[in-house]
Amino acid sequence: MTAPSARASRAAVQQVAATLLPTAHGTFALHGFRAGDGTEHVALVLGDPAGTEAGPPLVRVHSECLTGDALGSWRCDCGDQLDAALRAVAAEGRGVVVYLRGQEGRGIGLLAKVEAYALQDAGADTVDANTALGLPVDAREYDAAAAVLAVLGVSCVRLMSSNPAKAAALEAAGVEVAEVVGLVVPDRPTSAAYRRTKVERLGHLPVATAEDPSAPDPWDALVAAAHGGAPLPPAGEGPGTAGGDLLDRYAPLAAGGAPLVVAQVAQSLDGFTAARSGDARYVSGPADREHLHRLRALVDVVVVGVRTVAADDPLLTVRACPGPHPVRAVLDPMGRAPLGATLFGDPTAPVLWLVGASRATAAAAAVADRAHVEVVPLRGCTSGEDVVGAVIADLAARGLHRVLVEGGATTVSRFLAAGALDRLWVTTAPVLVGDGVPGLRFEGADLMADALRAPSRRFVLGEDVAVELDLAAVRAPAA
Ligand SMILES: Nc1nc2c(ncn2[C@@H]2O[C@H](COP(=O)(O)OP(=O)(O)OP(=O)(O)O)[C@@H](O)[C@H]2O)c(=O)[nH]1
Ligand SMILES: [Zn+2]
Repeated sequence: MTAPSARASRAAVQQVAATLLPTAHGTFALHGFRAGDGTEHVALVLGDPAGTEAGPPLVRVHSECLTGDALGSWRCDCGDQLDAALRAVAAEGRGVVVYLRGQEGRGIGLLAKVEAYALQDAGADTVDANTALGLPVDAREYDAAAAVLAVLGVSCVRLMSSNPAKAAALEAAGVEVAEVVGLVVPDRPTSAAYRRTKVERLGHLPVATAEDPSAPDPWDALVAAAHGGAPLPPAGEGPGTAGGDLLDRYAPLAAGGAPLVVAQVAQSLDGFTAARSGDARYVSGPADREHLHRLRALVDVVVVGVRTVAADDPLLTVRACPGPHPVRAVLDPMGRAPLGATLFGDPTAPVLWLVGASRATAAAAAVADRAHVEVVPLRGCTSGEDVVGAVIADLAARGLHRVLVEGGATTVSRFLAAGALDRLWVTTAPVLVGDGVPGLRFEGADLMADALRAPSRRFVLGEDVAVELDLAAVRAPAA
């Protein structure tokens, strides 16, 4: 035990300078202090923590941890606690984070902590590792923190900590702890054993954990995987959570890499995509619309038949979810597309007008003044199913390897019959049309035993049900 007088002179602090510190959590006032033993400390201050009207301010007394605070180590939860404390102060607009230097490794120093880590690698816990090095389990003193708070005019605090010994030491040094506030940190497996030891052997209160706020958003991760080949996060959240459901639904599309040809159709229970007049607004509901926009965001290019452009005048951009717009390709072998259609006048994303080679010159002249529209003469034969191979090859030649065939049902059926689809999404809406524009149609089989079956997945989208068929799984291998 050190004599109180020596302790007091070590801890006496002198304010050296003050400035502003813009951070990710806002702009704090930064106060620099030098303690009697020469150690330099800082305090980040927001608002007026000395004022008493708003009650005791939030205060964090944080022990320096170079590995956790500066290097982003997840062996301990120091960095996460510092982050959470700054966030909490910023949220209240008032409070103090006292950052105590010279407290590395609970006071044993940085390199001793590294040695202790090495012992922990071999199986010791954080307490036994310090002891095995002949060092104290916890050598920290908090008198300097109390002195810093006194200079800042703060005498009563709501302390953000899980360490009752820290609260007691501050009280002994003259700081009234009105309340101990637990911080919430991400539940990182790499620090779980350390956090448990703090509770079991150091008398800490358990620290509440939450989902990692810095973890990538599952949808952003899916888009990044689809377009850049970035790895997908583990499906740790699981189905039933918003992020887990998205990962479950779209990971096979996002992570499969290119080439990928997918199609999507929405039809009534009795198999129509529109009423007799051609009116198709709307067959399926808003959840299916969002699903369709997600499919668009995960591909390079959306393909529609010219009749869909004429009948539905679709924009084919991504609006119901965040994500990049695909290139929009209009399949029009005869070169008959209505140039007044919205997408021909909307430069949000490029439009490829896929026309038969003999129509290409006239088509190019017709859109010469539209910078976002490019005419693509289809190679080879463009009748019936033959056009499918030409479309895929022409898109691939432009680097567009991930393809969504979005409609109409005739175009989708053509890609299906040609064996070009890797995955087919069919949404069935609980509506009976009776007679109208038919949904999927292709030359079928005489016997049910010969009907096209494939591994399927089923998703409820509001009132509708989407079924995904994994056609690649049943496709005859290329000769
Ligand atoms: N010796 C040693 N020190 C560690 C270890 N992991 C983290 N530390 C140090 O522990 C100090 C932080 O102490 P913690 O016990 O995590 O938390 P606390 O400050 O006591 O309590 P809270 O206010 O709840 O954060 C920092 O100085 C770290 O450098 C370790 O395994 N061994
Ligand atoms: Zn740490």
